[in-house]
Amino acid sequence: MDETLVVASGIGRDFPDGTAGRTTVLRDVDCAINSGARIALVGPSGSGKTTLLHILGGLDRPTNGQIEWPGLGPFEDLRPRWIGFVFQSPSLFPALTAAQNISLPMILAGELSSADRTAALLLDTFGLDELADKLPEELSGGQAQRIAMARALAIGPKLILADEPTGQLDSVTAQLFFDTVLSHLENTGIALVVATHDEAVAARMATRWTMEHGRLTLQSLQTGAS
Ligand SMILES: Nc1ncnc2c1ncn2[C@@H]1O[C@H](COP(=O)(O)OP(=O)(O)OP(=O)(O)O)[C@@H](O)[C@H]1O
Repeated sequence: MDETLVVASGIGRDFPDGTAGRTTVLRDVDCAINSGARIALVGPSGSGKTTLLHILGGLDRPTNGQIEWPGLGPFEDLRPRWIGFVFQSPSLFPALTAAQNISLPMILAGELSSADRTAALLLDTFGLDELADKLPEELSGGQAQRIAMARALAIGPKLILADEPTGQLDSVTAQLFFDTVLSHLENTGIALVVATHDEAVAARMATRWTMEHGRLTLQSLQTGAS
């Protein structure tokens, strides 16, 4: 049965606007993420997608409204144990190799014995074995994005929040990579929310969330979608 992982009610977020006022970025957003959900978060640049992902992942707090993680336990355990986050900008640790970057969340969680094996398996799954010993500075932007996705998957989280994870890949590589991610997640119950400008990626998801000027509309595209 589906488990509710995250519930957001009436979420608002505003920021200082550099003068005396504030800019409203999210307005009265209601949403929930269930286990196994496949959600595309789409909308124009600057509409608030990254801001929402950060709040859903506990990286930022809303100015108004409530957010809870009923299926993910205490706030302190959210990341990296239960939520894997793939950031829009490169976020690999520069002094660690690609394989070590993937292993790191598992090592932090005390899962030392399986960390190296899991990293090797994920590199193999994504056809990135030859990058194992490379440092982030030796990777292309698209290679770094795929390593960052492997890192988010490594620990077996319940939810992955990915911010434009294929933004630096050509469209063919993006499709192949995304298909591999989806088949890796099949039957795991892991929920996936992807903010994307890539319509082909968005079309593979069961649910579409559209953000416009900080307001979110939800649309189920397949029967039984979360
Ligand atoms: N910390 C901040 N301080 C001030 N303004 C911010 C802050 N973070 C985001 N914003 C503003 O919030 C708005 C929404 O930004 P956000 O990054 O969430 O959009 P987005 O939909 O993810 O855009 P893109 O598709 O280009 O990544 C933008 O106008 C941005 O300048």
